[in-house]
Amino acid sequence: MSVFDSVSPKPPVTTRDTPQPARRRPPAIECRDLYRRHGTHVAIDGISLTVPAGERHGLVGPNGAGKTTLMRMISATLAPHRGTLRVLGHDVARAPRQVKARIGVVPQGMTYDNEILVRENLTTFGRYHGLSGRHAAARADELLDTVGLTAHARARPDTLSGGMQRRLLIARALVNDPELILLDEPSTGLDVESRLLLWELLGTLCAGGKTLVITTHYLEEAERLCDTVTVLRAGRIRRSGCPRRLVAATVPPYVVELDLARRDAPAPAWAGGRPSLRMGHRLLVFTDSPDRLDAGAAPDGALDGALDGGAAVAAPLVRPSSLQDALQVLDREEPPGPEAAPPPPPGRARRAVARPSLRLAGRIWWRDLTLFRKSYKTTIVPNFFEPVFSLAALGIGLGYYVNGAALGAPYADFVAPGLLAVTAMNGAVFEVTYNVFVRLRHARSYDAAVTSPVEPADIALGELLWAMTRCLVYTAVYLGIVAALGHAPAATAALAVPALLPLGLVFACAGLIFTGVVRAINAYSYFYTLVLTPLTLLSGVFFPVARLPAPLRAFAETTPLYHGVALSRALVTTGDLRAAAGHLAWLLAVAALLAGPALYSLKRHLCA
Ligand SMILES: Nc1ncnc2c1ncn2[C@@H]1O[C@H](COP(=O)(O)OP(=O)(O)OP(=O)(O)O)[C@@H](O)[C@H]1O
Repeated sequence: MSVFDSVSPKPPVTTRDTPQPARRRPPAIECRDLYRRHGTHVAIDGISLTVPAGERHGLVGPNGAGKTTLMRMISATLAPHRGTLRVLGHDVARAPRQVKARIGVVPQGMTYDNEILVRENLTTFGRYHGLSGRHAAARADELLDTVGLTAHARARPDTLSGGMQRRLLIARALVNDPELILLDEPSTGLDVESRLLLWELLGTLCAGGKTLVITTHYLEEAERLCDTVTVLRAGRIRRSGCPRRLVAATVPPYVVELDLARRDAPAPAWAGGRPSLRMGHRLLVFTDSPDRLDAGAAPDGALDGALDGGAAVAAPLVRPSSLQDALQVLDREEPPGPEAAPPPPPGRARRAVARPSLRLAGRIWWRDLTLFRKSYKTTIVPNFFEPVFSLAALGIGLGYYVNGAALGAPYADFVAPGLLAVTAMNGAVFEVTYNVFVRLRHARSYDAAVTSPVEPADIALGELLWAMTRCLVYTAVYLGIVAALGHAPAATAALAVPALLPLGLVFACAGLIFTGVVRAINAYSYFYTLVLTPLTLLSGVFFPVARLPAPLRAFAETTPLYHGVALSRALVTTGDLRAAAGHLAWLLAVAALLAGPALYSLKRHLCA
């Protein structure tokens, strides 16, 4: 039964005053003098904060106060420029994976993976956290039930309503049964009923000993949910404390709220001497006891009768003072400081560069496989049939008119291994260009992954592995077709499939580096038109490069595709293993050079 299926008749249980044995644990978050800028803008300016384990901690403040930036630093997805940060006992700069394994993050943006279905979002995330396929599936079903999305398990996330999408993010944050849950404006977009039930769910989680950190613009929510509230403004902490105590220390317990007829209408006589706050047409008059107001507390006219000359347009509202009232009073007493930020300290963001993990890269590979199973027809058709058509038209058709004796082999036998190398290149490169670009910039599929122990280098390695898989499958199938047509005469032909993997890797690395740099998808037309097409035409696929003018020939012989084509021809047509070894060594050396930059190509986007 989902907590979102029915409204509880009672308001959410508040455990603020209940004993919290978890407080004996070390603090969930400890930061000292944290500082972070975006460009020259200082977003977090020397924050020191301790959140005890088991606490419900609220971060509030106006737009741009730095709440999300702070949450991202705590979740180990954004590095501070200065200061120390420990989460659940780990130094975040040194052990980001360990931190991410024990926390759950509900981000402000809708960062679900829109290329896969609702349930797959949860199973995939479970796999990122190291769950087996069976456990991830069971956990996904349990959480879908908890957040009331079982009926939508097979929907695409972007077809869900805004509130349902938010519930999906909440479910995802719980996949690893986290000890600390960071929720960045979790109730935005939820209807009243869902919000109440979210509060109830959070109350249940906290009663189970989990620590919650919540940012919100709804101060009523912060007051109701949180043991402690920290008020941020311009990247600094302005206040911190128990909401009730903050209110009690700042304003009298009751407030009379008046809607004035005019902004400049005078305050009523009975308000004289009492603390008050004017906001446009609204006047708040604070009082220790509404009964002691001169005009009495009767809501239906006594007070507005007492207003000077009918200054109020509606009956006044008498209510207990709230956190919002207290913060507004404090803001008036202490206006914002000057806008100019202090000059940023020198230095780069501090964060250990996590080495890629083959196990986690394998999870990214598995996610790509999940997606491929749905769309393999549209993916396979161009990659398989383009070289086959080229072989039929150029190798067999045009080849009839070409003098094979000058090439040392029938023209189809000459072209077929060249097209095999082009197949290896294209099979690898498409994946890391268009597909990764869309996941990085549009589908934002990786934003979720990096809130799990998966790091950007794991994603890059996973995508390279997937590109290699495609390269292997496409070359194997194409070689099978070529052999069946009798155009692979050498006994060593089958070796071409694994031998061409380094060629695929070279182009996959180059494509990934390019993807890390480009800003618009149109830029790939340069990559394809000005790099891949000339390479295909000039690297010896259709004629020996010896026929090219000397400077062009010298250039062609340095390209990876030239070595790939020569390698393929040596294995598929001539059986010259010695020549093949030389070209293979060349390709391996280039792949080794490009691997490092390729693995860290996505870091700038996913950690900024
Ligand atoms: N990636 C970024 N690049 C440049 N500036 C950024 C980036 N992220 C945040 N900022 C800036 O840093 C400041 C703090 O932003 P942040 O998102 O942390 O505030 P916030 O308190 O979460 O705001 P909101 O309540 O609107 O979500 C803002 O001025 C914002 O424009």
